[in-house]
Amino acid sequence: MAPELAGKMTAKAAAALKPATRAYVTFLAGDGDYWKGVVGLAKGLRKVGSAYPLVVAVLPDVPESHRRILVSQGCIVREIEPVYPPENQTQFAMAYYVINYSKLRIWEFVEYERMVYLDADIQVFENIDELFELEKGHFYAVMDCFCEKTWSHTPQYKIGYCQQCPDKVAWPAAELGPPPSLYFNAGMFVHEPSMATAKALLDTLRVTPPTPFAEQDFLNMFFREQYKPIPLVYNLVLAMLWRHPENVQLEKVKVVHYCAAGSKPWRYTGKEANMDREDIKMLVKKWWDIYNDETLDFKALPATDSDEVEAVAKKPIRAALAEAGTVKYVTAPSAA
Ligand SMILES: O=c1ccn([C@@H]2O[C@H](COP(=O)(O)OP(=O)(O)O)[C@@H](O)[C@H]2O)c(=O)[nH]1
Ligand SMILES: OC[C@H]1O[C@H](O[C@@H]2[C@@H](O)[C@H](O)[C@@H](O)[C@H](O)[C@@H]2O)[C@H](O)[C@@H](O)[C@H]1O
Ligand SMILES: [Mn+2]
Repeated sequence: MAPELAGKMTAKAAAALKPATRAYVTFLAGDGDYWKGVVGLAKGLRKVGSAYPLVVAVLPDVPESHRRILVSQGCIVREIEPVYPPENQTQFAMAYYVINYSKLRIWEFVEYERMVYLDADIQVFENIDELFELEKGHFYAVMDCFCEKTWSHTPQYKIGYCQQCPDKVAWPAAELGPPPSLYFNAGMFVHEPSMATAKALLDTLRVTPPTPFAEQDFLNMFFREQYKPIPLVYNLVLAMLWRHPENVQLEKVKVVHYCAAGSKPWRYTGKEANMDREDIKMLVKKWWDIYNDETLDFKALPATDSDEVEAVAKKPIRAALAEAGTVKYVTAPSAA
């Protein structure tokens, strides 16, 4: 910080200007309603007193009006170039999953030494800043579940095997070879941005045939050796509530992932399978309580020297937009 400025700014304003080396990051694509998920996430992180900002990696097709809403909620908006998988005939589990490969761009956010990625359909109900202190050199994420119909294309689904209960149906190694490696849900993970890793990811993607769970399958393959499971309190995939209730202590859950069909709070009707459960209704209400809480709206710091605060606060956006170069508009199937 410029020495001549030091005497003028409040400690809080000075703290806000220290170079950000850690941040939460989410991903926003399209001109649909996922921006509401990002606003909810930004307010949830604020409510639990997170020490780090929320960066939003936006595809070029995210409208200016949505970007402004995110900036008004204190988000750092970074435009990214889309990432497309190789030409393929793959039947993705959900048609719109093809856009999720662009998540890989967050490895290029090298102004941060560590980031926690959170899908926009995630809400943080307790502070999880401790994740930034985990030992480096590993890929941390929560194990997924194979029991939902979205997995019906896999051998494990066909025999009723799930890593969440490996003893319930033994894996028939004699017929099918070794059991699947531990597999994580890619809606939440701790990662270390690096241009070398970003290049390795994109170079590998170019020669990797896409699969039904798109970038989630790809990340599981790429980080198979470094993957370290962390407790499901950090990413409750909702299906666990009806597939493996014995593994869930809801009162201890810190992060809820609204990924089950029909569970996106901003679209919730309660009509889809399992959506009339009392625990689902309670979790959807908890999300709306934060989204509607005006006391959680972002309040800009009282700028003692607006030029300086403005210059530093906007720097990542200007730098990113400058390096984003020409803006290419992409069309992608709409989300679920
Ligand atoms: O139209 C879309 C679809 C997806 N996403 C982003 O991609 C993530 C992954 O998609 P989604 O959460 O719907 O997948 P799920 O976890 O439900 O399988 C979302 O959370 C958003 O961050 C988005 O921004 N717009
Ligand atoms: O593009 C693939 C997506 O795959 C994952 O979602 C799936 C997966 O978790 C399945 O196991 C569930 O059955 C399903 O409901 C859920 O939507 C990630 O949450 C998402 O971020 C993204 O990577
Ligand atoms: Mn999700």
